[in-house]
Amino acid sequence: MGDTEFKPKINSEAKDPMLKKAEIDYMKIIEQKNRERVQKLQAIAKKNRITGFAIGAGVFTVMAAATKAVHIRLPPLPTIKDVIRLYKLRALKELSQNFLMEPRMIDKIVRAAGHIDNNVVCEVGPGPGGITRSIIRQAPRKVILIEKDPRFIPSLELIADACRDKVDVDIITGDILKTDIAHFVPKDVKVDWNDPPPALNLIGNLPFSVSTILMIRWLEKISKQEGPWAFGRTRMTLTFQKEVAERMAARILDKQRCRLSVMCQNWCSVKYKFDIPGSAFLPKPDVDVGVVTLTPLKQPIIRLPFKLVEKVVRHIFSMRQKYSIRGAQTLFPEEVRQEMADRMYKLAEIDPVTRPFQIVNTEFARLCEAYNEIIKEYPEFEHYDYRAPKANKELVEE
Ligand SMILES: C[S@@+](CC[C@H](N)C(=O)[O-])C[C@H]1O[C@@H](n2cnc3c(N)ncnc32)[C@H](O)[C@@H]1O
Repeated sequence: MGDTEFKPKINSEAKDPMLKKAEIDYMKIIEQKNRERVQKLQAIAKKNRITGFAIGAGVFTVMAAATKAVHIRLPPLPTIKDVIRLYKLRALKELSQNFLMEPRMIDKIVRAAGHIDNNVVCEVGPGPGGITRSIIRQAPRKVILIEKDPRFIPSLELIADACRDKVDVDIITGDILKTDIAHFVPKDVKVDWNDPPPALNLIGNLPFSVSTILMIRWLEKISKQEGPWAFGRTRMTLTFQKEVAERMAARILDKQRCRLSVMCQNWCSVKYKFDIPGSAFLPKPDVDVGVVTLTPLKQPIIRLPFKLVEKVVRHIFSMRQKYSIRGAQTLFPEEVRQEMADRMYKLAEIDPVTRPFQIVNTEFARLCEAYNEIIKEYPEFEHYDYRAPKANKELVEE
């Protein structure tokens, strides 16, 4: 599609003089961008001719390799700032809307996902589409956008229109917590679990209000190889509140080490990539943001069902500063508490005075195995919960 055919959806009936000015500004931007593009192409063509003549055929291989990096050039689009103004997209606090405004940061998030050309990319909460544009420039095979707020649909359609014929874009208006991503993924993406990750990526500047609960749900799906993980070890590149991101990646003895660290690292290789200052967003959130990548492990460290692992780890961390056996005791009814916890630690060969944040995941594995042995012998303990079952809720609030 040529640039001249490109017609953005601007509300021409709007009476707001700011909009009129925005439209004029937008046309000026397009003109300027077209001029720059032509100049750039002319310069490249000239340079190629000179290089070709001067250095000869040997350079051809290098040039061919350099051009291998696939990129899609989108026709000039209004800036995200203009989109927000044109469509009057006031950020809604209840949907944790903070729009990432810095193109450099946006590209950095997408780069953190690695090579996504020819991949299927599912973006969670695309909002006005800043990250979406950057993803599309990397020439993915297909983009699946899941956005709860329907006000963003026109701005996302604008992008889908701009890359029509090049990238297949599915725009889904819905809640990520209720959307079956797998439904939109082409079946041929599937690889075996032990193969390198499939050509499927999950990317999202997640809404703070759902990021941790979503992560926990996804970990459970990973443990069962369901949803996007029915296609293999699908990678994730996600943003979290900096503090949450640090917890996810915290190693033993780190002051942020908590249940979330043990759970995330049990099923995934977690990498804290970089921080994004709050000032890069509009409106500016109260906290900074951390970008994390997660790649599911071929084998979890604790090879037991998600629910059992979650329960044992939650109890052990319930008294973070105390001896870890104190938390483990609460797994059992009061009358047998001490005896059973002692047995569990003995079976696991863990020193009862170890603090929760000093326990590595392989030791948690032994503790979970020991607990599993005990509940096989005493099935009545399995459903014992000394407090109301607040499992996932507590993990989120940690
Ligand atoms: C922090 S904003 C990020 C917007 C955009 N990706 C960016 O980086 O500028 C979070 C986005 O997620 C959307 N969102 C909030 N809750 C959601 C949910 N449950 N399911 C899908 N999207 C949601 C919001 O409407 C918003 O567009």
